[in-house]
Amino acid sequence: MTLTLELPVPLAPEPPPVLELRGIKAAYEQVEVLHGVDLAVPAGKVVAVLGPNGAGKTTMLKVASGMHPPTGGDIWLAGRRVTGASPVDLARLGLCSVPEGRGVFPNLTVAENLWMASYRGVSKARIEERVFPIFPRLKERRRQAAGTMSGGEQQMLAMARAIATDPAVLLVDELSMGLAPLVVEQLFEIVAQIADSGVTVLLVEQFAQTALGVADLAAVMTGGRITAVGTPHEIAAGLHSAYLGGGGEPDEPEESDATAFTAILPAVPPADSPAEDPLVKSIPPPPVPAFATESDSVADPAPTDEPAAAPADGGTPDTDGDTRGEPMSTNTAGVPPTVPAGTPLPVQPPAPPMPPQGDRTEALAMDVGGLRIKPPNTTADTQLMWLGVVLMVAGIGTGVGAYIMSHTTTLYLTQFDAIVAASLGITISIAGMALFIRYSLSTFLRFWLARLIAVQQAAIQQNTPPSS
Ligand SMILES: Nc1ncnc2c1ncn2[C@@H]1O[C@H](COP(=O)(O)OP(=O)(O)OP(=O)(O)O)[C@@H](O)[C@H]1O
Repeated sequence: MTLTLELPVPLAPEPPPVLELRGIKAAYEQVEVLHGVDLAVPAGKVVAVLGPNGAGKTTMLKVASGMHPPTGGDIWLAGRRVTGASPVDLARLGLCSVPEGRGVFPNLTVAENLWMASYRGVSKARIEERVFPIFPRLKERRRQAAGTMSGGEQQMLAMARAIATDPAVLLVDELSMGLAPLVVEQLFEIVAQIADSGVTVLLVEQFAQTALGVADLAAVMTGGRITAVGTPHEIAAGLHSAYLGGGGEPDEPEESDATAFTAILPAVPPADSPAEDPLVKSIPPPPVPAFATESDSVADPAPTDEPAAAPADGGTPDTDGDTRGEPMSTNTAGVPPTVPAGTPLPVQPPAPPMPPQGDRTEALAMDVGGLRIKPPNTTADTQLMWLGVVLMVAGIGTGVGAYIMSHTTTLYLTQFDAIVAASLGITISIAGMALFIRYSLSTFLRFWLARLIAVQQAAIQQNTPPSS
């Protein structure tokens, strides 16, 4: 007889935090906007910070990425205290960010934007090798000026540039900004893919639905503080409870930081609902909608028949035992109830329609001293540069050929013919050289100018004096 021992299944230990914010305070001018933010981001996890407009999410990321000086508290990265380190130093330590508003260089091509990351010591070939399998769309468009791409493609480029150098930690600010729900869903799928490759991701979002779908952990930020931390289930349920009153009558909203926003959720079926319930099976879990300010929901009361963005449980398949992408359960913990039941759902603002390609190029044109400067047609630039090389080679070949023939086969080429052929060769090669210099120089200058601007911007941000 065999005796089988039932050993207790050990709980998977939570990985240590790779990024930690401890009591972070920050201010603009004399106004403090972060009042002691504590947040631990465990290695290899996706942490979503949700919150209303003006809660301080972007400022928190700016502080974490070295772009805004904290006035108090400490930042720890992989066990090292990095408070006050510059964005470039943090990037060298493996922390990169995708800033709000994308920050791509509109006049540079996709490839040139990616190569901007090469000054961190990674070769261009390595960057493309890493980025293009994740973003095949960017490979197709590598010679297109970034400013002529769609908003979603520009956001992809910003993300691609951030992961180009194999970061350990990626900070992502408002991925959904100004984008259609379907595009947002695709971008979050890419975030999940990046996370699956081992990168730790801290993302801030105003729109909760898709962010919670890819997150392992979530936090709510209101009024410059982290007010709730938990699994996506718990946070969604907290928000849900805020909307439904948490199983009882909602308390009278207090004049607190938490009342600065209204967290609005439709009913979310609990994760432990009986699976055999045909209704549970037939009704897909509704999406978790966005945060909105009171004024937002008043200003935009229309019920939506917009295409729904990714469902809350539409994240990556849960193969690693984490909570990413699992359906949300109900729970009354979390955010205090502040929203009157029946408040209409907010609608994610529709993405502005993209102008056709020609209009986008026109939109990028600048008036400089009455001169209209359009972004370069990079494909034509490259073709003309190579034409210059071909002409140079052909011209030199003609000249050298004429010289050789005039000295070896006087039968075929008279001295006069040789002089004519050599002159023609020299003229062709000079024209080729001019073309080459003109078009390679413009590409070279555009690229280095943009790089200079990027480095200067980082230096300016770093040198901004603390506001306290
Ligand atoms: N450059 C700045 N100068 C002065 N005040 C600023 C600046 N940037 C942000 N603030 C203020 O700091 C507070 C927090 O702003 P922040 O952008 O961090 O919030 P957020 O949660 O990211 O909001 P949103 O979701 O709208 O981007 C706001 O009150 C904002 O007005």
